[in-house]
Amino acid sequence: MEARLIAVDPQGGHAEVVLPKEPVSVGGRPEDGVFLRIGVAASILRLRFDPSLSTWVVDVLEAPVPVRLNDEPLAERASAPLVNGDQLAFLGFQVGIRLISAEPVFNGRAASILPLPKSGALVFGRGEAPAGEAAGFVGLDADDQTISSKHFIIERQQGGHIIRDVSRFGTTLNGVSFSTAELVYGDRIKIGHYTFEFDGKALRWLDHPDAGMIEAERLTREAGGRKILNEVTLRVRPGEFVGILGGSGQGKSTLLNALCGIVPASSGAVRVSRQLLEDRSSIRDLGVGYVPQDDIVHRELTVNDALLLSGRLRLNLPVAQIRARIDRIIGQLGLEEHRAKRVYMLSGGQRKRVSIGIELLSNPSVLFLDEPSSGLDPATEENLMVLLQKLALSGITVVCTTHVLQKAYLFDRLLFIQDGRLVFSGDSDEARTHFLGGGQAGSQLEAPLEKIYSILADRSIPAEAREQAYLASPFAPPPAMAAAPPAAATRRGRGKGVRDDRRVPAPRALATLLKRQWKIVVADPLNLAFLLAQAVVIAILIAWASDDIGMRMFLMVVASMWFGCSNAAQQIVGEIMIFRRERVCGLGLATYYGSKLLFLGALTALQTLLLFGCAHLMARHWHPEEFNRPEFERQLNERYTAVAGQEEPVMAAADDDFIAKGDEDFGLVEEQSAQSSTTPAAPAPPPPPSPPKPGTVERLASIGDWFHLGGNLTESGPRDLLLENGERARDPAGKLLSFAGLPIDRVLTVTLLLRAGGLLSAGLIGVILGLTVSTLVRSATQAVMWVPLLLIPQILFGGFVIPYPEMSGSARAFSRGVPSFACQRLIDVSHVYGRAMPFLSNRTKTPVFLTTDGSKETIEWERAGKPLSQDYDRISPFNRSWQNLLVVPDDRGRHKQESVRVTGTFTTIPRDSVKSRQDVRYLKGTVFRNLQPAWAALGCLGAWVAVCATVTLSGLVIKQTGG
Ligand SMILES: Nc1ncnc2c1ncn2[C@@H]1O[C@H](COP(=O)(O)OP(=O)(O)OP(=O)(O)O)[C@@H](O)[C@H]1O
Repeated sequence: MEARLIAVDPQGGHAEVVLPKEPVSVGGRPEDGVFLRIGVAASILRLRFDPSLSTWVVDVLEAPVPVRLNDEPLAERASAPLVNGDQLAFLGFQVGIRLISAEPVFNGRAASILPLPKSGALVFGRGEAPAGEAAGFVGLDADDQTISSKHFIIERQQGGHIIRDVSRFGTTLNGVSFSTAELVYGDRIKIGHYTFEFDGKALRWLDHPDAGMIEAERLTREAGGRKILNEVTLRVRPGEFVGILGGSGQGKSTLLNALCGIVPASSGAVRVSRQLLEDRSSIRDLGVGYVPQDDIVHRELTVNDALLLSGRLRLNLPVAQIRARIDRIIGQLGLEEHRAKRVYMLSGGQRKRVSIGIELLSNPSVLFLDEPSSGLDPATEENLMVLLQKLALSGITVVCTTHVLQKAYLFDRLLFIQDGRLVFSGDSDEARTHFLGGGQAGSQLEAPLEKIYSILADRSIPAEAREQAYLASPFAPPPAMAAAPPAAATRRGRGKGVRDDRRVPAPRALATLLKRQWKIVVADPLNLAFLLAQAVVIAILIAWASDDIGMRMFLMVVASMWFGCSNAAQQIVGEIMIFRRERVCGLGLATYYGSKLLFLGALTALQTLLLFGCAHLMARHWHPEEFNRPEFERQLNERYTAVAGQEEPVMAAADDDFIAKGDEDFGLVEEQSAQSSTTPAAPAPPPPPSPPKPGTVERLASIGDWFHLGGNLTESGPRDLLLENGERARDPAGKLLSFAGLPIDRVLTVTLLLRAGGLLSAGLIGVILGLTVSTLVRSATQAVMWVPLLLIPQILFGGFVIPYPEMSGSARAFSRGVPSFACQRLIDVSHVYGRAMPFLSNRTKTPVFLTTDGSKETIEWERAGKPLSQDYDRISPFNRSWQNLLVVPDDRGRHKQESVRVTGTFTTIPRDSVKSRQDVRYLKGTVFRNLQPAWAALGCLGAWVAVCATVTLSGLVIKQTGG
């Protein structure tokens, strides 16, 4: 073992010497072994090694000056054994003692992380291993007589690790002697001058004594154009219970947040356990726990689940070990009888204990709490304060802000803050003496501390003057304190720090977050039932209100988007404090966002499927005329047997149907140029269609009938192309033109995929938009207000209520970027993919399906013996889909309004005509098979996903620091 003395003078200069085992005097005489320029020619102390105690002992000599050991006065001629980290102070000098034990030796090598055996036993003892036992032996400092040659044994048993004390002098586990115990994550074993911590897999040697020490140097924070924290320098010893006090708005929370690194100071430095708190990642690495004023726990979870799920997010340990740690914490916090209760059923004090328990999971060396007692009754507040005091006694440094001074006697140290300045640091008696006057000895000890608030409230004395008064008082820290060097503390750059191997892998964090979401949702079955019931109710209303499948699908797109958006809008803003805390504990941004997307996406998809299924079911009930399975089956059979053309036709191959003049969309031809255009060489005719397998027609009929795909499956077969005058179209060489047909399986797959894609992507994009809103807003109420603002444009610009060609030019350009427009395009393509085009002209802005004489078709039918009729515009469910996909005025020339006399009437109606180029006609019989609009829609949705994800992740980065 080696001892080092680190002396720091009042100007901050320091020197380090290795202490010999022989007695050595420390003082201001040149013949002193350690000579300090203290300005007094006297020896102050003597340091000597005591082999029976295996440590150095300090003897105070007949010194003319007071000496303090760890801030406590040491009487003249008193002696005290020293432990690692002790601090002696006199005349403004600080003398630190570092006892450096030899590094443990394992398998012949020095090692400070000692992996525990997967089987068998590991023995810890002094010196070298007994002969033949080297493999399972950890050798500790041979000079340390307090360690037995075999001190304790750790064995693997039933998935855990059992520790047995076999020493002469005893071992302590978390400060308590024991004979046999099961090791739980975070347990601390003290043996001689060594302290080991169990991290679930190995014992780590805590090789420095300052775990839990907090040092702040000139912390300053500027906000709102002023200093809300002004050059605060302070030091908190390990295991102290510290209260930050001061009036409202004086800067208590600002100081606390700066000390724990949650909202770092603008300038200055904070060291925890002698290591610099550099950035947010070091908060976790240095073992800093933080309990904000708001609860950092989901109220719907049970206490046990809240702790278990947080444990799985923070600790990369087997579940059994996490459970053991939770049992320990629940006992420590007195929550045994509440562990099965949901958090919302608990009182304020119990809830605060749960929040503290969550922080204790990761075994912090320092715990910061912002106003832990706010809103609690006096009795609960006292219980909580006593609990925090106990935590401090167990070795955790506890720092909290508080207003109340009644319980100030519980604190080891009070820090008074005024106008962002530290105006006092010391215990409650010292505070009384400093503020209430030391002249009235004895009486001030009884004076209520609350009086200090009235003194501080006297604004005639500025905070700066109070700060100066404190620095000039005997309670002021030695000037050199802040400059105390880290020296041996970071000798091996290890301690509480460097916990990267404990980072929870992303897949496990994701699974835990999903499980937590699920538990929160099922915690309130009524809420879940409501979410599903709203899908059913809206489906019924949609099916009831509209006999138009096109309209029903569009309403479903909007409803689905609304489900997603409303499910997500309050998600992040509602748990931002929990996110912030978990982020500091190592939760990845992408993992968090991914869990929200996956869970809410799945929930919204379930609602959408329910909506779709119910709406279809109810449509069969209310609109039976839309479904005619026998007729559909007959047409399917016909499709399988039909072969177009009597003469030898030019058959467009299924993959490359008739394309003219490079217009690849849909086999468009210009009426006047069709005769003259040059057609590419005709491809070879495909083989005649093979008969369907038994049962295929029935199966297709069921699916097609259910999903409203009759027209798509039947019309996609081979067919002749016709001109408007009813004649069959021919190519320039005079050959008859036909369409070869699309494979029925492809039509079925494409239409089903597009329909599902349109609806599900509407839900997903709703979730994505909702999450973005949730990240950007400041409250859940604001989030709710954003939802209609996002959804109403989806209705207006979706291209259905107002079809695309009917929009103004700028609205049309805008709509192309609207997500519902993209989803509706997928649905549009699914409606018409594989369908044979009727005569269709782009001459009118609203296209009409023309009969051969150019007028709109009128369709007549009978129901219950009653003749009914409708014009084609009214009953064609896909009229808007055709319009949206085929009639794009900008692409086909400029349209100009003109009045046209309608034959047989005296009225004139305004119509659009194409002036800049000739009319475009689609040959009847051309089958729509163009997937380009669907790809464009997917591209648009992809862009939305990318933009929203970027905005959300950036928002989360800002929110994680409280922005
Ligand atoms: N981000 C900020 N921008 C501007 N001013 C701020 C900001 N944060 C805090 N302040 C101001 O700094 C001062 C100290 O705030 P702080 O919250 O630390 O006080 P406090 O002592 O904790 O008060 P309370 O006990 O009421 O919570 C207040 O005047 C507050 O208005």
